[in-house]
Amino acid sequence: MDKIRIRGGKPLNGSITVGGAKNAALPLMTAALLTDETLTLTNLPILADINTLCNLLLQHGVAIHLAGAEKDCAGREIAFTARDVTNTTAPYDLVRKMRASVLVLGPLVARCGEAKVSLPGGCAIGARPVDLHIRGLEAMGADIRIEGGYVVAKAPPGGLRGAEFVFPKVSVGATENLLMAATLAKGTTVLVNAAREPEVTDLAECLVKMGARIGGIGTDRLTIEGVDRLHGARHSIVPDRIETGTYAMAAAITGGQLDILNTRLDLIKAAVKSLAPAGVSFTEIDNGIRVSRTNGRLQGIDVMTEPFPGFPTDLQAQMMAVMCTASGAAMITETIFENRFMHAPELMRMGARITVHGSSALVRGVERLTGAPVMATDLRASVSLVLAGLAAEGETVVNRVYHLDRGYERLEDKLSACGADIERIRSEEE
Ligand SMILES: CC(=O)N[C@H]1[C@@H](OP(=O)(O)OP(=O)(O)OC[C@H]2O[C@@H](n3ccc(=O)[nH]c3=O)[C@H](O)[C@@H]2O)O[C@H](CO)[C@@H](O)[C@@H]1O
Ligand SMILES: C=C(OP(=O)(O)O)C(=O)O
Repeated sequence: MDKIRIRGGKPLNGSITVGGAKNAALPLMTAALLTDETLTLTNLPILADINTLCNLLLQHGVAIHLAGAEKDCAGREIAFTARDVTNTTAPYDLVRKMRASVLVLGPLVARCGEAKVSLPGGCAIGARPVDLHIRGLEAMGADIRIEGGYVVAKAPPGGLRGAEFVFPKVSVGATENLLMAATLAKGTTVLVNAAREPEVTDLAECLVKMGARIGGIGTDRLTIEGVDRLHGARHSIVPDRIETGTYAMAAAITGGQLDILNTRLDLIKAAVKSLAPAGVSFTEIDNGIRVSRTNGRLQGIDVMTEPFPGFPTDLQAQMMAVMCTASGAAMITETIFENRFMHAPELMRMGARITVHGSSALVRGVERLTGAPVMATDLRASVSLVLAGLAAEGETVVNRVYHLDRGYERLEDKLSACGADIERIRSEEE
C-alpha cells in the first residue's frame, strides 16, 4: 500500500488546477444507462472511483470510449454508449468497492424494468442505508425485495409511474437515483425536500440536455415529467468544490497564497463564510479563486455540517485540521454522518488538542503540530492528515493513501508544484 511522506512547515505558493467533481461524475456516468445513444462527459477527473464505475458499466454492456486528455484541462473526455444493456446485475465485488455504484439502480429499473444491485453495506463514516432509494422507487410502483444481500427491483407492467415522494431527510444519492428513474417514468414525479447540492444540479442539467423535462432545478422541489426516451448529449462536469475547498484550506493552514483554477467561488460559499472570519482571504480571479492567509494566525471558529447550501460534511475533516493550529477554540459539529471523526485521534497523534463529545468535536488550537506516522481511514480523513502534515514541524507519513486516490487526482504533484515537500512512497504490497 502506498504512503505519502511530507516534511511540513512550508507555506504554499503557486497555482493548482481543480478537476471535475467526482461526486457529479459518478451519477452522470450512470445516466448513460438511460439512453441507447452516446453520452459524452468532459472534464472527467482521473480517479480510482471513476475506474471502478467504468468497470461496473462495462459489465452492464456499456461501451466506453476514451477520447484522451483535454487540452488545457486537468480532465479527460469519455464517451459512454449503452446501446443494449446486456446485464442488469451490479455484483457485490464491484459495489463494495464504491457505494456510489448503487446509482445504477434507478437508471436500470427505469430503462430495463428490472435491476439486481448489491447492497453497498456500511463504511467507515457511517451505516449509510439505502432505504430512501428503495422507498422512492416503491412509490413509483417498483416491487422491491432484499435477497441474498441484493436489492432486487422490478418495475410494474408498463414501467415506473410518476409519484410524489417526500424525503424525510435530505439524501444526495437518493435524489439522484429517483431523478434519473423519473425521467423515463409515465407521468409526473415530484421530489420534495430533494438535495440541492451542485452535483445534483449538474446531473439535472445534463438530463435536460438528454431530453428530460425537469422543473425546479437547484431547488428542493424537483418536478419531472417522464418522457418515452432520452437521447445522447455532451456535458462538461462541474468543478470539484470539495477539491477546491481542500486546496483553499491548504493555503490557509500553511499561511501561503494559492490560485485555484478551473473552479468557481460560488461553489464554496459556505466554506468562505466560515474561513473568512477566521482570517482567510478569497478573491475571484480569471477562471478561479485566489486564497491567502498572510496576516498571522487564524482564529478558531465554529462549524456545523449541513446539506447544501450549508457547510459540506466532505470538508469537515479538512476544517478540523485547519482549526488545530488556530488561536482559540473551535467547535465542529457533524450532522450528516454518525461516525465522521476518525481523523481526530490521528490529528491528536500530531499534537492536536481535540475532545470529541458525540457529534461535536472541541478543537483547542495549538501553536504548531508535529509530524508523526498516521493512518488514513477514509477519503477526506486522509486529506485532512495531509493538510496537517503540510503545516506540521518535521516528517509525517500518511499510511493507506488508497482512500485518497478515490477522490484526489495527482495530489502530491499539485502540492509539490506549489512548494510542498511531499512524495509518494510506492509499494507493491496490498
Ligand atoms: C458519491 C457522492 O456523491 N457521495 C456524497 C453523497 O453521499 P450519499 O449520497 O451516500 O449521501 P446521502 O446524502 O445519501 O446521505 C446523507 C445522510 O442520509 C442518510 N441516508 C441516505 C440515504 C438513505 O437511503 N437513507 C439514509 O438514511 C445517510 O446515512 C446520511 O446520514 O452525499 C454525502 C453528503 O453530502 C457526501 O458526503 C458524499 O461525498
Ligand atoms: C464520502 C465520500 O464519497 P462516497 O460517498 O463515494 O463514499 C466523499 O467524497 O467524501
